[in-house]
Amino acid sequence: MKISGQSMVSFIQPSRMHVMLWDYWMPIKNISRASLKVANGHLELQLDDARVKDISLAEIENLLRLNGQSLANFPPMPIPNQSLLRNLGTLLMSEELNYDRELLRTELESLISSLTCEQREIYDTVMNVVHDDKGGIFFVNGFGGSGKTYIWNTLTSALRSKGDIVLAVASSGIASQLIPGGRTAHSRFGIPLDVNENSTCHIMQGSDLAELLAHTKLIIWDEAPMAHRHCFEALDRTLQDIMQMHNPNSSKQAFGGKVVVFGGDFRHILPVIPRACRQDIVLASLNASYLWSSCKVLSLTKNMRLFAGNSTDENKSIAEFADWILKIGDGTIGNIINDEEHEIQIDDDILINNVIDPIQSIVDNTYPQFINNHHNHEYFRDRAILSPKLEDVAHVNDYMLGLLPGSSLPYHTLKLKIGAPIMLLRNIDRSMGLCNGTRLILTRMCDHVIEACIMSGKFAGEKVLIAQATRASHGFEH
Ligand SMILES: Nc1ncnc2c1ncn2[C@@H]1O[C@H](COP(=O)(O)OP(=O)(O)OP(=O)(O)O)[C@@H](O)[C@H]1O
Repeated sequence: MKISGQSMVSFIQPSRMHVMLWDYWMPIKNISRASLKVANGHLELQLDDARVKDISLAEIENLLRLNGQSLANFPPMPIPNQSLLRNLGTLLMSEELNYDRELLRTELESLISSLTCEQREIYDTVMNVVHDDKGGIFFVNGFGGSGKTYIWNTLTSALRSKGDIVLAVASSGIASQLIPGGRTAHSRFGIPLDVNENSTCHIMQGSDLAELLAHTKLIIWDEAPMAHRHCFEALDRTLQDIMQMHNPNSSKQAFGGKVVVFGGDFRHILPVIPRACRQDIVLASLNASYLWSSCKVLSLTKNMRLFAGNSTDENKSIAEFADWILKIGDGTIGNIINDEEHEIQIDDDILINNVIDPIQSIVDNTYPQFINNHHNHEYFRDRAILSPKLEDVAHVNDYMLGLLPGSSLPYHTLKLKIGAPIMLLRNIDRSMGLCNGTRLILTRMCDHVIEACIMSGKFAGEKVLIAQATRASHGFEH
């Protein structure tokens, strides 16, 4: 591994570099301010290669340890100098306490005053249980747009503004981006990837993460129905263990006596199990777990997107569509063919008729005037074609890449062109908004790195570099 001063500077954004140096390295390691120079609008750090290597390794180790990993798990990576490492316990706690409490209090006032009656009831129920400190499990049941995230924001603001710790997680990376301070459940709790009915999380009794969990007042887990019940059960066993030192009844209480609020909608995607039948999927769901009987279900029934400043006509059409979708989800419309199939009539206004080439028709309808609009990021941000099968995704991608200007491409695994919208399928760096589901527009392709612009969310408009494992000698257009 070779890290030079040049590469360090060019890979870290100047603003982040600045924060990292002034807030962290300089006070600890006495890096003299004279070694940081501003030249041509860039920050230049003058350190010899050995020093840069030490600092970089330690920083990588700190990031890995925050995610329950270590360079020691990746031989032959060098092990950093221990004296350069930050105390993980302090890191974990400070990460969860590092909120502007004054700002949160102001936000809380406005959030609380705008809650609907049913949101307020849920908020009060959870807060009372947190104050009683006797533990409890809840499931906030609400379809998309019913205001679950709004409640998460209110709960996190209320507790964090008092200096309490709330761990907010979601089953998917993209959903975790919507909750303040959110992480994926797997990374936060060290849930094994090949989880089974006896699994526990990768958290050692007495470790810094165990200490963080012991001090946690509330755990929020969004999109819970997507995760396998073994994930919740692994966390339950782990918390019962960890909490023994703090709560003598922990082994008799779900999640060791912690307050845990799950949220989601069982009409959405349930756990994905390769080659599973319907029964396997149902049995893998949260409501098939032994934990479900202790779970109090709190329901949200109003579509809050109808109150988001749309015109009366827009609201009417959103309400009709939402109602129709809900009925499909509940299986209450259409003709029942058998246990697994319903025949549903689709209205003409959302059907594409007179189709000769289905791919061309769906692309033309979803992306009208593509040639005139493909430079517009909002045009891509507001549209997507969904398909349940990878084969169809490949056909749509092929067709749409052909519409983008640029030379034609030879057949290979990953086809990309500058200007193409892409979606990440891995959680790369959640703190930069780069997770499974993030959509970007490709802006530049180099041999080992692509540059792309994030399309939506907190980091919309930011350009990022994504490294690739192998050289794209015949795949990328330059
Ligand atoms: N009490 C409220 N007052 C004002 N706006 C609200 C309120 N509750 C929710 N909203 C707004 O309604 C919209 C939908 O709410 P939210 O995102 O919380 O729903 P959700 O159930 O989390 O949806 P999804 O499951 O699709 O993520 C958002 O724009 C949100 O800001």
